[in-house]
Amino acid sequence: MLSQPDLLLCAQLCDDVADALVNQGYFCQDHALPQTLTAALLNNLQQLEEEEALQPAGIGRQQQHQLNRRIRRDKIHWLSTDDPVQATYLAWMQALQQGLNQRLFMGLFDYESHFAHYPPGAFYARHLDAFQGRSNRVLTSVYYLNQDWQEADGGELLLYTEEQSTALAEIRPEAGRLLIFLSDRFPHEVRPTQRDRYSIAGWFRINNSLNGQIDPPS
Ligand SMILES: O=C(O)CCC(=O)C(=O)O
Ligand SMILES: [Fe+2]
Repeated sequence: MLSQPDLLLCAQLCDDVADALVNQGYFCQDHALPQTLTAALLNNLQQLEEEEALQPAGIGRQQQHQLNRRIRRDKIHWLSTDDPVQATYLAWMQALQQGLNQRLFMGLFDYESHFAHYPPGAFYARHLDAFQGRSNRVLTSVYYLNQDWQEADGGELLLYTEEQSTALAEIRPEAGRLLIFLSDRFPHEVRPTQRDRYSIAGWFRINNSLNGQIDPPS
């Protein structure tokens, strides 16, 4: 049985994420969630893959599954509270959402996330997850599930500041590492991976319909 988010650990995580967001706009930490949960998530994702329940990722919510193999080649599966393992991860992210709203008044309204599998050779070209003022994606999260990732395995996430061509941070997709960043501030890319690469990408959103705009369905 997986336990629900531990209140103390959660409060510490919320403090650390809030501080990092204020100071540098992004947060990256190892062993962010319990190791048993990380292992269960990897298991869950690999099981889904065996059941052929992963789909090629599309680009943009609007252009419904407009596939573009030149831009990204991962396969995804959206998380749901119907599955107990996925529900536990979502409970952590919900606690983080509440914690950040309390600390930073961010008005985060909901969270959507998907498992991602990058098979050898897969990548995701440089992109922004949100455009200023045009998206309700405010914060991006990436949680990595891969044990013992080596430099030769490739598949690093490179994080850039707006106009920069050299990366601000180079992040290996090591199990237990949690990355959170402001979605409209940091272009990023996933370098081609040499090994199966497993992760959960997610987005905390504000409710645009509160600003007099119609919130598009996800
Ligand atoms: O897996 C990663 O490191 C980042 C994935 C990503 O950028 C995305 O799904 O938008
Ligand atoms: Fe992204």
